[in-house]
Amino acid sequence: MIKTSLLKANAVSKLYPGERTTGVKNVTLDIKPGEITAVIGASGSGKSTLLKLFFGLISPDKGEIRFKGDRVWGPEEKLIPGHDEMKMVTQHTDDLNLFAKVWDNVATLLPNTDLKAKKEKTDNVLKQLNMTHLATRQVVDLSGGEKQRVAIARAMVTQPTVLLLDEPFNQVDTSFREALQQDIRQVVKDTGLTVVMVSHDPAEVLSMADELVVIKDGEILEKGQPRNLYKQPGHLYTAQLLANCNVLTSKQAKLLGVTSKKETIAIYTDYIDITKSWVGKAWEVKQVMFKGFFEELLVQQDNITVRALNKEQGKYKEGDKVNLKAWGYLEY
Ligand SMILES: Nc1ncnc2c1ncn2[C@@H]1O[C@H](COP(=O)(O)OP(=O)(O)OP(=O)(O)O)[C@@H](O)[C@H]1O
Repeated sequence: MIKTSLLKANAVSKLYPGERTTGVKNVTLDIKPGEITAVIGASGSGKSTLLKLFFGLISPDKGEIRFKGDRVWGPEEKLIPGHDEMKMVTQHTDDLNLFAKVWDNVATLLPNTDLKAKKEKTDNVLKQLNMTHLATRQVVDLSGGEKQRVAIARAMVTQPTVLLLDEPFNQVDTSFREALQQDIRQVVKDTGLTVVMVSHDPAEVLSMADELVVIKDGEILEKGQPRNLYKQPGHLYTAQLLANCNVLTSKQAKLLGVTSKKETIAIYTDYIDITKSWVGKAWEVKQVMFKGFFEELLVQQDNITVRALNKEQGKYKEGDKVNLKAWGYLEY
């Protein structure tokens, strides 16, 4: 039996007119059900366009989007654009009723035919997203991050098959963001919900995604499991998106003990050992940046500046002479 995929882009292109051709080019992507697929790319790389294509908010110029084997209709073909079995949450939370309570904003998405089920489902989604304490608050009094959480609850209460998230956590502060990400991962695990999210935050996609898709100038550059893509990115663009890395010429990288025939070497800041003793020419610590549980050192030799992660806080100060050695690197 041929298995139909849940959500698929088949050679989809959507180009916007302009001096530079932008949009999405020839994208083929099969979204795995019950998983979180994260699309990461630089600003303007086409992430939101891809999500809108999946949802049917815009139509492809070429190719097609299929949901459970059926072609997803574009806005020209539907009275209300979008797909009934999918829900999309964007950075904007404009469709909330500011003067209604959080509970009512969520419950209103459900029909009045079964009031008991309506109450249960609303209470349940607020609980799943740890927002029960906000239930009786008026939306107008909520912070931007709390409003984003209400928007996610509204999307989830109708129990869509696919949840499309367009940078939905960017207004949520760090501690809540991590909690919300965990809650969504838990819902995916418990319910089999399929999530496609776009983001340019590496920490977010690395921790949340089962499958990571890297998009550059509207085209898919590579994809894979976050751990694999982080450790072995096939392209420098991916390494730079996913990690704080030093990009050096192979001649410069020699100063860190790297011998390579390739032109460009990327070294993650945590792939560098720093020692106080040196042989030959030393590196000089130019800046020590406190980052919480670690420090980032800006270290210089001649005109080359390298960033290196230091977990032994307070060990180095500006002006110190040190030796650097890369124990791992990527060649391009
Ligand atoms: N309606 C439109 N008309 C013309 N150009 C558009 C339109 N929508 C998007 N673009 C352009 O297409 C490119 C891709 O936009 P898109 O919003 O998909 O990128 P993105 O990766 O989501 O960016 P960001 O991370 O900044 O939100 C950009 O250069 C953008 O300016």
